[in-house]
Amino acid sequence: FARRNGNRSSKIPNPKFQKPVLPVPGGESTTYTRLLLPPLSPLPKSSSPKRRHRSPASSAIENDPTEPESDGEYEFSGDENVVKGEEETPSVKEKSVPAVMRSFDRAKIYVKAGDEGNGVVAFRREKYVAVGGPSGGDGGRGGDVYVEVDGAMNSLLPFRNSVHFRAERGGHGHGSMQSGAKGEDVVVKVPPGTVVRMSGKNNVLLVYPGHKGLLLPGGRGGRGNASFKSGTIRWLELELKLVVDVGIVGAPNAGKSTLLSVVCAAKPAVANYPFTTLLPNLGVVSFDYDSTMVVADLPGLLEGAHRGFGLGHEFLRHTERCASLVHVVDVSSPLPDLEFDAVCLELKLFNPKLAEKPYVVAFNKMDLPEAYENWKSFKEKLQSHGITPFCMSAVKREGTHEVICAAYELLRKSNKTRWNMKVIIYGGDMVNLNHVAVAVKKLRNASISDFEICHDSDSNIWHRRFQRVLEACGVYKSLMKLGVKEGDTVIVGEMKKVWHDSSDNSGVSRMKKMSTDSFKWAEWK
Ligand SMILES: Nc1nc2c(ncn2[C@@H]2O[C@H](COP(=O)(O)OP(=O)(O)OP(=O)(O)O)[C@@H](O)[C@H]2O)c(=O)[nH]1
Ligand SMILES: [Mg+2]
Repeated sequence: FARRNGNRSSKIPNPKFQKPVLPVPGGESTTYTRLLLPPLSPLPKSSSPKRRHRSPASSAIENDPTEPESDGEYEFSGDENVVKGEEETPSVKEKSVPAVMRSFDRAKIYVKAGDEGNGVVAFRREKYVAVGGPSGGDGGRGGDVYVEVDGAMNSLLPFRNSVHFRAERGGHGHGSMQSGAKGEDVVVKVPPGTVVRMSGKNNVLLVYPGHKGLLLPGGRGGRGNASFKSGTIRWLELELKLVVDVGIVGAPNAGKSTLLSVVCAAKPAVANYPFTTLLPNLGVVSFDYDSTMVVADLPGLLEGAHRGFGLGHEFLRHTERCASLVHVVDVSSPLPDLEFDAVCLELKLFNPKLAEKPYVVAFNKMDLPEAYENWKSFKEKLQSHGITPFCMSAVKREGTHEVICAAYELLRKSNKTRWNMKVIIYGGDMVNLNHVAVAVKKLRNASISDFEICHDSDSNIWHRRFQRVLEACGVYKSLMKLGVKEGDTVIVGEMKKVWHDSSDNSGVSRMKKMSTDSFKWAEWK
């Protein structure tokens, strides 16, 4: 209110909007924005005398709603803004991950569809035409905003520097019935596996290179400025969930990056100190032309990682979509079995589903002299729990092939189950119920009993409408007969695009099938 009236200096006591001030003996006061600092962490940014320019990307990331709000930690007593509980030891370690690492897989972007061009009011005036009538052209359409998967990208880091994406506005109309030109579209390129979130809308997961969708349509020309203005600006949250088949996890310095560098062409940094790897490294392991898998080397995990210690927790969620894990254990650590248990526990505490994933245990650095003794006891212990560990020397490239083949075998098994379990018949508005019936029959013939049929929207209205359409066409009953239960989700349409045949499940063919797909937000799920 004060700002709007230009009275910036008015001091209305409103504790909600005041930063807490610590009383300092010297009379001067210092403003702190964060209370829960770890003992030896650097000074908070706001207390630094230097004002640094912050890029919109970094500010967007700092406004991340998922982050704990620091201001909420203060308590006020009376008129003095005294912080209580100052000497209490923090129970949760504050995240101190640099912004560059946070922007690896998270970003917030501003998109604006092009405004419409204005229609023009003009009248035809020519020699011998006394009353030519109106001849004002319409304004041109504003440019649209699209999002498209770019197979060459592998992180959201480019959005650190460029956050604003604005489509061009449409040209204004002209006299003599000339319409304005259409504004140029803007295409936001994202890496495969990006989830796009828009408030009040379904999230969209973009997986396949070439997958393109319309985010915001441009303004329609000639209808006046106010008509379409409200829908043209959005802040979108992007989150990258790496499309990874196998994740390499383990304690810091265990040799994870060395293993990745040996099994594929990736060249991650390898050094003899913990936390050499700060961001996940990806590599593609190819066995033959059509058998490939994407392997990710993740930063090392420490005890307490699920509470924010170390770096690995930042990227653990990327393993949520892995089919299997390779757990690398360092032979030279004093207690390898305890280290192994600690990492397993961290995975479990982060997400119990992670601990249930199939994994391969690789005992690394077998070329070291102390390896044999440790290996014997380690192997016996794991075998007593029903796990058969592998031993290898990543540096000498011994035993690595067996490890990666075992991981591939797990991937193959899980893929088989995955595709048998979930078959999606996908389509747009083009409802062709014969396709559904044929697809369901195909599934039955292929002995795929447990399948999911998805429709384009998860709204109840759409679901009911869809059901009515099915009923009207007599397909509903036949679907029921075929075992499709109430509540199954159904996508109708060009099913041939996403017919996941379990026998042809290579990444390449999946990619080819999906590459021509596109979506509109409202139709996508
Ligand atoms: N002797 C021996 N040294 C190895 C072997 N594998 C890796 N190392 C060494 O172990 C050190 C750590 O290797 P990295 O591959 O960087 O380990 P990391 O698990 O990726 O470590 P962080 O990224 O820091 O978590 C390097 O000095 C490697 O040369 C091995 O099989 N034998
Ligand atoms: Mg590493």
